[in-house]
Amino acid sequence: MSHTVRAAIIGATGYGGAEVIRLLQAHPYVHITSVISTSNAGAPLADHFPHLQEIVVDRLDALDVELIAGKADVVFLATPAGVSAELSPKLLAAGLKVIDISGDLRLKSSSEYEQWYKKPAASADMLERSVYGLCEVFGDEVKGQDLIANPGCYPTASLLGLIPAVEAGWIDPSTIIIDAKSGVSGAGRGVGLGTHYAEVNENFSAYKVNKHQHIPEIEQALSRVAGKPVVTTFTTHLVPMTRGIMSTMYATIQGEHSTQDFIDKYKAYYEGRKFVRIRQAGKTPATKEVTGSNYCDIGFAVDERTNRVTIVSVIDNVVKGAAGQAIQNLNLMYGWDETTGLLFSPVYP
Ligand SMILES: NC(=O)C1=CN([C@@H]2O[C@H](COP(=O)(O)OP(=O)(O)OC[C@H]3O[C@@H](n4cnc5c(N)ncnc54)[C@H](OP(=O)(O)O)[C@@H]3O)[C@@H](O)[C@H]2O)C=CC1
Ligand SMILES: CC(=O)N[C@@H](CCC(=O)OP(=O)(O)O)C(=O)O
Repeated sequence: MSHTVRAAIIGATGYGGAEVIRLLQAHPYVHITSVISTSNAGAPLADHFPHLQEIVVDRLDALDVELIAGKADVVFLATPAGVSAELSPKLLAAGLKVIDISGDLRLKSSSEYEQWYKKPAASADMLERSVYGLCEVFGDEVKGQDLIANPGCYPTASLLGLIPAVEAGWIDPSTIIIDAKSGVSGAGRGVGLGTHYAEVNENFSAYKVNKHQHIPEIEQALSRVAGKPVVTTFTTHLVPMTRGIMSTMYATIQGEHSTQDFIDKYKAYYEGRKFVRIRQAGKTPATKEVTGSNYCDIGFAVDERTNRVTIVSVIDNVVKGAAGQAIQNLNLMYGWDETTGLLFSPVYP
């Protein structure tokens, strides 16, 4: 089944938006009809991103809901937190489908959103209506929906690495520690002291310790699959590289399970899901092995001495952690094969 879907991208001058555009150019069923900027309408997109020279529309449109509704069927929101909460109801009312790459619609509890994001939450109706699009786990819920909350970058890497073991009861969820690292593009294109070259280069730092907005998102999904409330320790670090996330995760094993048992369990859980690749025993993945791709690669090492498992999960934050998974969700929404337009190898070295 195929037909052409018309797509608009809001936040087209940012990293997430630009990546949606780059990837959609190779999608057989999607036609980009509008690229939108609130600050640079009328300018060519190539002024911002010279690598995007040949897309069908090259001038940035203003953000006008009626104009978008006249041109598009689906809208990707690659906008800062707070924008989707206000804009999504208007886009939906105009008959558009929405895939929100920001964190506005991921948390079902508005008080949790306000606590962690320090902004007013979306309406209860929007939070109830949105579907959390972690494709390999909750993807069955996406088909036919019109409002998708695309998962965060760190939660994508962490949850894909943890959920099969939590769901099977193979690890004690109360013992999980997630040690995560991200490249600098995760912070977006805006300039700031935290992402200044001289601050980041040859440096390695933890940030938002115990305060990161992805903590409740990870806990919400883990609680759902565990069937009981789960809290977790999650620490983020900034690495002097452009793309990539690595979540290194530790947990106490329940029962007796070897490294090979974990490998077999995860291979079975993700059978038929092409974007999760499980490493063989003795190997853990590196970020460069997924750069530029929609893959999430996962490796395991059981430590019999401590009875803990170490799980290493890597993604490209801009692709599987944002634009790629957003397009995977688009594919699921429309009932297409989830790999449509996304089945390309990572860039290496
Ligand atoms: N970078 C990453 O790896 C990931 C990012 N995300 C999330 O995706 C979203 C986009 O991130 P990213 O692309 O990195 O951020 P950027 O800062 O690179 O881009 C955000 C874009 O949003 C647009 N924008 C700003 N204010 C508004 C507004 N009020 N209304 C509409 N558009 C606005 C800006 O464009 P203009 O001023 O031209 O309108 C800007 O280009 C964020 O919510 C982020 O947290 C999620 C997963 C991974
Ligand atoms: C390196 C870096 O700064 N990364 C960002 C990722 C933000 C993000 O993706 O935000 P939402 O998922 O909440 O939209 C951070 O840690 O906040």
